[in-house]
Amino acid sequence: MDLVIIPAGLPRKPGMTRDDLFNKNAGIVRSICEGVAKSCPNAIVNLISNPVNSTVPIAAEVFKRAGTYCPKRLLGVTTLDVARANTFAEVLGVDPREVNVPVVGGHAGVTILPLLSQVSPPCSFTPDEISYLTNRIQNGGTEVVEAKAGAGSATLSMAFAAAKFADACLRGMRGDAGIVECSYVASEVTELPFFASKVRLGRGGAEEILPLGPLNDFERAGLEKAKKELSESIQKGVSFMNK
Ligand SMILES: NC(=O)C1=CN([C@@H]2O[C@H](COP(=O)(O)OP(=O)(O)OC[C@H]3O[C@@H](n4cnc5c(N)ncnc54)[C@H](O)[C@@H]3O)[C@@H](O)[C@H]2O)C=CC1
Ligand SMILES: O=C([O-])CC(=O)C(=O)O
Repeated sequence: MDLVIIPAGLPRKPGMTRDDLFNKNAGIVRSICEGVAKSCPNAIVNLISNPVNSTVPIAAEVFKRAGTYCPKRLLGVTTLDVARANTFAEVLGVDPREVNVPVVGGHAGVTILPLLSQVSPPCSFTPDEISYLTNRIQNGGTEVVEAKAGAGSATLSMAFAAAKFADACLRGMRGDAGIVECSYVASEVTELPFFASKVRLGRGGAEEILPLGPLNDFERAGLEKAKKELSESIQKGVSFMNK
């Protein structure tokens, strides 16, 4: 079984949203996925190129047309959102390696929804901490793009996150048990066709999509906002392929 990692594409410059990369990166992802469908049709694909919320639906359409689509084998990489959430949750006074904040939804702005109520080890944040952390996690990528001032985006931390996620996929593929990571995948967790949530990785890719678990009022409101934007981004990807 092959694992293909796709990080190709333009990064943002200050002032751009991830969606502003669509016009360039949609075509790049389409042609790379056409190559994957021809050369290694059974590969598990980790898709990093932004805007992930739209490029994953594009990849799905390419694979459907090629007759090679298997939803379990297409995984959008959102690991960096979890890495940031775990790091910013340092207010817990715990090593980020010991913290786990599930981050669901998608990979852009309000679609990045950290479930701080489910943090492990368990902790109750104040409303101010929740608001600060949510904002910081949702805008972590933008923070880096602004700091790099035109020299690109979070290339290095993405390399860390991509390696971590690929390693988890490989461990699942060789049959290790209990490998769970957040990822943006074809999903029935909400009414949307794609959604990021905890996924159990196994020999065939995303073997099981885990439910969101209990959300508090703040997270439920965030989920509604996330779904609205995600729905538009998914539709944009599908429409690109139907042009
Ligand atoms: N999913 C995530 O969490 C993250 C996603 N990204 C995204 O990853 C992508 C790459 O970002 P960086 O590595 O920072 O950019 P970069 O500019 O350092 O690297 C991009 C690479 O893509 C290659 N490339 C461009 N067009 C290509 C094509 N048609 N075929 C094959 N390769 C091509 C370039 O040669 C370059 O090596 C961007 O779209 C960025 O927004 C970046 C960080 C986090
Ligand atoms: O923000 C960007 O453009 C790159 C990215 O996806 C991230 O760092 O999360």
